[in-house]
Amino acid sequence: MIRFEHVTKRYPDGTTAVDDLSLEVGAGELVTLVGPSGCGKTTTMKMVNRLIEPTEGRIFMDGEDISTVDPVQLRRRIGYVIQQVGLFPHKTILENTATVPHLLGWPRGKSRERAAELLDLVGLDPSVHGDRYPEQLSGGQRQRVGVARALAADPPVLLMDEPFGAVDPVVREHLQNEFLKLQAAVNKTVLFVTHDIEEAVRLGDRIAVYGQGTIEQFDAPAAVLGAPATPYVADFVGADRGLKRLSVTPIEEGDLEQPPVLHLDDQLRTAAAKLSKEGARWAVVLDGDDNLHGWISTEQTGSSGTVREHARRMEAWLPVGASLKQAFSTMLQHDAGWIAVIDREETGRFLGVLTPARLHEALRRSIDADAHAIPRTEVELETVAQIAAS
Ligand SMILES: Nc1ncnc2c1ncn2[C@@H]1O[C@H](COP(=O)(O)OP(=O)(O)OP(=O)(O)O)[C@@H](O)[C@H]1O
Repeated sequence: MIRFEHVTKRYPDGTTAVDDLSLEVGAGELVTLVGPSGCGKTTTMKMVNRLIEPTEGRIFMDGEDISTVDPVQLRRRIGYVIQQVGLFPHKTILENTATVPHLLGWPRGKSRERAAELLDLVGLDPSVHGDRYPEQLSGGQRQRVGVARALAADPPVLLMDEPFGAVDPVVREHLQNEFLKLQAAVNKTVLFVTHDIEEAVRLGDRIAVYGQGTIEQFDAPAAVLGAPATPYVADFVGADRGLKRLSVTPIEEGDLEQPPVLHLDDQLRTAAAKLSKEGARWAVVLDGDDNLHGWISTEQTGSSGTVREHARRMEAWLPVGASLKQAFSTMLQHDAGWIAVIDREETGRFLGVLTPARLHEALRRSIDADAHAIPRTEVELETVAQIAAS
């Protein structure tokens, strides 16, 4: 979809920002460009929408040499999100989001309808936020408007330059998760610039790790973490690769343990018998549709009545496919010895529980899977204990 062929950018003062870069990004692929400040990430990105022209080499979009396309026409096919969102302060959120459709000459009603749809998609209720002005939103909300605005004309390509750089880490993680969900729905070809390896690893289908104007490694996150191509990359991804690996390894159904399961209408007598038979101290409680309700421990099964009266509501759970890192941090946050996992469709169907031991096994599975693809000597076996200690 986007192809760089031997692209070099030298600025008039002699700085070589990008040096003989060749890179191909597939349709629907999210590629993160990561590297230290000044390594040429932004220059690379701005050459795609022709805000900067290369000195040498060619860039193709959908097979077409972009130097032959009128820049204005080209930019209509490219959404652009930057850190300083650049919302118009005197326009409402809805008007800001409708900017591009408006410029494209869509009728006002259709533009506004599309803008409202997009705001909804990025998690902002248009009936609540649509008539507000940018200064009335939080930093995180403004970033979401930036994403909605970039998507408004449904461009096939999105360029994102440190879009979540200016918000605090918690909001940032939230925006990243939302963006991943959004990308699963809209499936754009995305170039995403960041200097944060963790962000690059979490979001990218592939990561391009920049050295000075060149790419040191271009590969899937697990491969970059598991087998850094050069000492520079190893240094850049850092000593806590295991921790980062947690964020790229999803919880799979096979990782889950099956604890005793009870239903709300079960008698406590039956519950106690089941727990004692299975030698368990607690059971997961499901409702009539087998959806997750909560849990009950042996201490509560001694009295009479039904499970319903004594079960505790579950405070935290995760869908299958969530990262091991989310599982680990949820366990720590709730001081929980295990975490319930439900199906992805959010119907709440209970699938099993992830325990620290199973989390550790899953981490090993991920390391072993990579070990088949890379020389064994390069594989560093890290344990949850080491990660917890780091
Ligand atoms: N207009 C310019 N004229 C001269 N040099 C420039 C110009 N723009 C950028 N540079 C230089 O080119 C190099 C690459 O800059 P670029 O902005 O692409 O880096 P970056 O990786 O995006 O950095 P950051 O993460 O700090 O934004 C830097 O050395 C920078 O100083």
